[in-house]
Amino acid sequence: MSETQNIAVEFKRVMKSFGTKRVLNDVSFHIGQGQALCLLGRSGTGKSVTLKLIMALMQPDSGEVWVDQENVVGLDEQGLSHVRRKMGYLFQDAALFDSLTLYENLALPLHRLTKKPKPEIQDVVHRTLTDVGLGADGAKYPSALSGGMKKRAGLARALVLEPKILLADEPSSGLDRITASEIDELLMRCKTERGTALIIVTHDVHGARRIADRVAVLDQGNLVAFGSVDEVSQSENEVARKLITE
Ligand SMILES: Nc1ncnc2c1ncn2[C@@H]1O[C@H](COP(=O)(O)OP(=O)(O)OP(=O)(O)O)[C@@H](O)[C@H]1O
Repeated sequence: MSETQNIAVEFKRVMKSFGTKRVLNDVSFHIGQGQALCLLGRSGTGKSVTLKLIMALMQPDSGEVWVDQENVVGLDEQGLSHVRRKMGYLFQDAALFDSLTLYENLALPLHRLTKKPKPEIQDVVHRTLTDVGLGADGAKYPSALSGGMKKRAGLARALVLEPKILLADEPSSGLDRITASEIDELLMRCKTERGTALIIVTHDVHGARRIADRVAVLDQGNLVAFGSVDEVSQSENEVARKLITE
């Protein structure tokens, strides 16, 4: 397989502004299937916008955004829903329905978006909950879960449709170091056991150093460093170097 066939997400010369404020300036990078990319940068440097462009929740002003061999820029609704099915999204707040149990929260997208029969859905939900350590908690409502359990539940929700690409916005924010490490472990298992590509926005440098195959550092709209943790640690760019070695 050529390198191109293995690319999970690629930005080609992406520009994005809001009014007169340029948020992404000629940004290009790519990440392969089964690899983890951590997006680092100070607040307001375009990390969440990058995730939204990958999900095609917004469009760039120019440039291309490739997801699993498809340029999502300018796709029609049918094309977009096809390409979005390849992606799971771990929201900061887990995005669970409070009125549904954990089990029901996970079963819902399977009922809506697949033709799987009920017994298979039960199996998939149970397996996914077990994978994140919540196998015994399916009957609980989100309000009964701790912060760490909610994050794991959000991860299970993002994984239940078996996405090729998982996007995560600050998966360990608000968690203590030990619980944050547990989430990091789960993310790494997604990558190694499921071959999922991970794109993670994070301020947690400690976690990024463990998980990332590639690190991208955004600063004032520019991609100022891209490479392995070691490469970025030796970057000529001071902001990037400081961020990764802090
Ligand atoms: N829909 C929008 N309309 C106008 N401006 C926006 C919009 N979305 C983002 N921005 C602006 O784009 C810039 C980058 O925002 P983004 O949310 O990507 O930052 P971030 O790097 O994720 O920051 P943080 O680490 O604080 O979450 C900010 O100045 C923000 O105000």
